[in-house]
Amino acid sequence: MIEFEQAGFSYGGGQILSELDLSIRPGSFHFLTGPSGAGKTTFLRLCYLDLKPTQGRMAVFEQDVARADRDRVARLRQQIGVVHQDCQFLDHLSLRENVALPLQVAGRDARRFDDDIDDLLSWVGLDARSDALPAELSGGERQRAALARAVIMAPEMIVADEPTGNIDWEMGLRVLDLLIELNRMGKTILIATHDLNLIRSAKSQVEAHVLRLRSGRLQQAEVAL
Ligand SMILES: Nc1ncnc2c1ncn2[C@@H]1O[C@H](COP(=O)(O)OP(=O)(O)OP(=O)(O)O)[C@@H](O)[C@H]1O
Repeated sequence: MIEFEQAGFSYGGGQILSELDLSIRPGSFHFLTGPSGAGKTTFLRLCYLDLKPTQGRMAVFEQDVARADRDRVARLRQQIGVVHQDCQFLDHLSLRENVALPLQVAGRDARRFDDDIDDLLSWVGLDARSDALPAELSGGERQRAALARAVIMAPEMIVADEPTGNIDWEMGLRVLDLLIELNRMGKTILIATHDLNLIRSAKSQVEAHVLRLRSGRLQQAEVAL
């Protein structure tokens, strides 16, 4: 699904990521940990094709990203749902409209997906909040809405940046349960987190791999249960 071969990244100053060699297989579940500033968000941005490696090779869905033009990158990106660290909602749109936004961006008529949106909102437990504005939502509601928006295009892979960072433990487990459910449906999951308890909880339910970023390099980490 995603292959890195000796890939690296620099924003133009110092090297942020180096010598990445990794294969993220379809249907796998990965966590990414590492100290603040280690490059986790940068690594996720590579995975969801917001950035391209500045060294080495990276392939997504067997397409070499260096050779992919803008249209191809846009099509590949539709296969990857993203839950951003700060959710990134449009404040003037309702929850429902925010969830439907990727459909509009892809040029689809969101009204034809009304039933899908209803199903999705009820799956994340937000059917009663669909007309609320983002500012009226709690942290946990925002995270679940962001997850609904990430899966509205039925992506193959979901990338989540600290999806439980600003919510309490119980709500974090609820978000994790949704991600595990998606994985059981065959979706590939990649989650950046500082929360080792979250990783332990996931590892008791699914086969989760843990990657650790240290000084811009990836290590496979063991997390004691
Ligand atoms: N757009 C950018 N331009 C230049 N440097 C950047 C940019 N974004 C991030 N960086 C730098 O890249 C390094 C890695 O940042 P990144 O956000 O990927 O780390 P992180 O591990 O996600 O951190 P955190 O856990 O605090 O979110 C940091 O030194 C940061 O200052």
